[in-house]
Amino acid sequence: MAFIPRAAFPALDSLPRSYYLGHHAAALSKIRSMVSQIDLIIECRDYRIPLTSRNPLFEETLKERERLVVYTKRDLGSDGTNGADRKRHTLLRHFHHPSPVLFCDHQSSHDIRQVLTYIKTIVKSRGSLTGSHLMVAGMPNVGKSSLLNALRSVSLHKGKAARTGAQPGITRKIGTSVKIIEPEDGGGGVYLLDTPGVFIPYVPDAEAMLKLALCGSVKDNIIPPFTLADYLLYHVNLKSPELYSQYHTPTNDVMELLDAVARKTGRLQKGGESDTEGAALWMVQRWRSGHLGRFLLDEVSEEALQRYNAEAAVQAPSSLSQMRKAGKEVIRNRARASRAASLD
Ligand SMILES: Nc1nc2c(ncn2[C@@H]2O[C@H](COP(=O)(O)OP(=O)(O)OP(=O)(O)O)[C@@H](O)[C@H]2O)c(=O)[nH]1
Repeated sequence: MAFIPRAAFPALDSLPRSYYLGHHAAALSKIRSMVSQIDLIIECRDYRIPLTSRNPLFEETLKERERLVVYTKRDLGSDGTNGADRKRHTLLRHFHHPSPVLFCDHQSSHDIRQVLTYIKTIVKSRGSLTGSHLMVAGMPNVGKSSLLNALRSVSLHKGKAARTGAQPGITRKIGTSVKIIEPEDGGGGVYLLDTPGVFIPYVPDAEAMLKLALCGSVKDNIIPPFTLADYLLYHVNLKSPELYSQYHTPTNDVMELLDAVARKTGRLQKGGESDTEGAALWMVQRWRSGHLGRFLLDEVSEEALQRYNAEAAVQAPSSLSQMRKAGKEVIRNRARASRAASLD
């Protein structure tokens, strides 16, 4: 019988919906206090989740400033079908209008040069003699520090200035600006400020939380690995079960697949039992590094973007204040829990 993938993922209402940490709140308030001195904001968004990675807090904080949207990790969302990519890019450019949009793989000097060219055009039109100050902002682990390093490397041939890593929260504090373009034609240089990733205070739906976790915006201990692997399997099956054909025949049963993956990759516990949790984390890592299909988790079509805009217009004002309240409550509860633990 022909294999039929699941058409929808079950609603998991018990999943955590927050990952708003103290350093996120601190970073946001620092960003707010500095934003008026910034000439251009580079907002990074994960290419695999263009809609889900929108943080309403940034919309509110950055709305007065000129913004360039850079979709990072382009290489992980594109299967190389040029026509499909072009169509998607046109839709996303339209979606963000009037903010310009670029799509970027941090290892592609072509992509990085495009960002540099855009920055130079903006800077030139302003003609500042003292230099231009830019800030990079976005969700955790989206690739902000990698972008800063790549801009500096392509433009100035200099080594890493910011620490990067596969888990969220590597950048914890706002440091000092880093030069990315030398002064030219009597103008000042261009300096870029890295900022820590800021998560959404409260994620309204459980599937959005799964997407954010799969893309690495929250630490891997927040969502159970089996749930994350199951959600990944749901997407991979919609794309093509061929992607895991070396481990198993097409299946909707994640435990069956994880057992096979564990055995075939030698992930065994004492007594020969398969380490299915280890296999789940490994599968997720494989997808994150582009080895289990390169595709988006959000649907990007004209209809999907219209639906998204309509929903955002209805929800915006109340949901933002609810989010802020929920975020503060999360931080308060965490502080209470850690005080209680210290008394035990
Ligand atoms: N494949 C691919 N990986 C990328 C790209 N950009 C960043 N990464 C990887 O994504 C991970 C996170 O990158 P960072 O630059 O540390 O992310 P960040 O946004 O600064 O993270 P925070 O410290 O949480 O704010 C690292 O493992 C990078 O190597 C990209 O364009 N393509």
